[in-house]
Amino acid sequence: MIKAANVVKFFDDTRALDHFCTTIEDGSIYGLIGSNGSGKSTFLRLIAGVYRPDEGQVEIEDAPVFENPLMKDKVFFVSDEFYYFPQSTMDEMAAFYAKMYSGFSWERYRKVGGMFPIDPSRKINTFSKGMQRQTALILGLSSQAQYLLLDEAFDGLDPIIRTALRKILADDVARRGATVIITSHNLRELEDMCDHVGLMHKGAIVFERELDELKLGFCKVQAAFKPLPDMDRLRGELEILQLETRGSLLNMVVRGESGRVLEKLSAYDPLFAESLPLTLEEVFINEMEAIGYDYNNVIF
Ligand SMILES: Nc1ncnc2c1ncn2[C@@H]1O[C@H](COP(=O)(O)OP(=O)(O)OP(=O)(O)O)[C@@H](O)[C@H]1O
Repeated sequence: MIKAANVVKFFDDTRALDHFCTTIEDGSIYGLIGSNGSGKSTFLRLIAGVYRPDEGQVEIEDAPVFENPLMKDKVFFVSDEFYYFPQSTMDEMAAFYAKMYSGFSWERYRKVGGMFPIDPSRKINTFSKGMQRQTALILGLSSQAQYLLLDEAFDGLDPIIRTALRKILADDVARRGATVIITSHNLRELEDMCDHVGLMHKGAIVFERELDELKLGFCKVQAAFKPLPDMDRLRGELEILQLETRGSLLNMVVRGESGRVLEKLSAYDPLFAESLPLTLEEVFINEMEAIGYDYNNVIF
């Protein structure tokens, strides 16, 4: 388990983390989203033991991470800045990590490496930035570290590679209880990857949920009526968060599970009523409004 309790981190006058708290259970794929400068990378660096918190604690398995050599084997940080030995090739970096990580898998290295158009015997400093990012991801996934920290490592990846990598991560979680944190600016990048999502704003988590629970909390419903129902009565029965009326057609986002909402609507004799899939973004917009945040101000 990764636990951050009241973490404050300053860079000169900039408060990058402001009483940041979270608990990330083992075996989760946790998506951390937030706008530029919200503190995502700083948090990952604190978990990786790169920085010492100014206040508060960051712990893994109840032990502090900073200057704790036991964490070296457990945590792999795929940073958004790349650190490779000068003149090294990906094969040489893999040999280095194979010595550092007891679970390093050459089989995994060949499998993941083979998904990307990267020559493992070419010098990494001749790679494009995107290729260097892919190299870090290949090495991270091959380390089979218990805690894998991925700083924007999935952003902009080809959808086919994404799907394959998603399976690998899900397999690591199921097989050996690995824990993964993935940061992104974009909720859509994380929607299909994670089971938990936290939203950062100004150095703190403002919103954190398990995705299944989040999606079950709302539903989107489309229904047609002739005549339209008494909206005051309908609002009395359903917690309608968004409503759009076009002629006899109602589009609504309602709090609650879709079966129960459709059952209530059937009492109003609709011409038809159906539930529609809700994107994670729609869920976020509504959940955040409920706690007094404007999603667009926080994310953009
Ligand atoms: N090494 C540093 N020196 C000075 N300021 C820093 C340093 N690292 C981060 N900061 C500042 O701390 C704040 C949080 O930065 P951080 O990189 O953690 O945000 P982020 O959410 O990862 O942003 P991005 O999505 O743009 O990568 C920003 O105001 C940033 O300028």
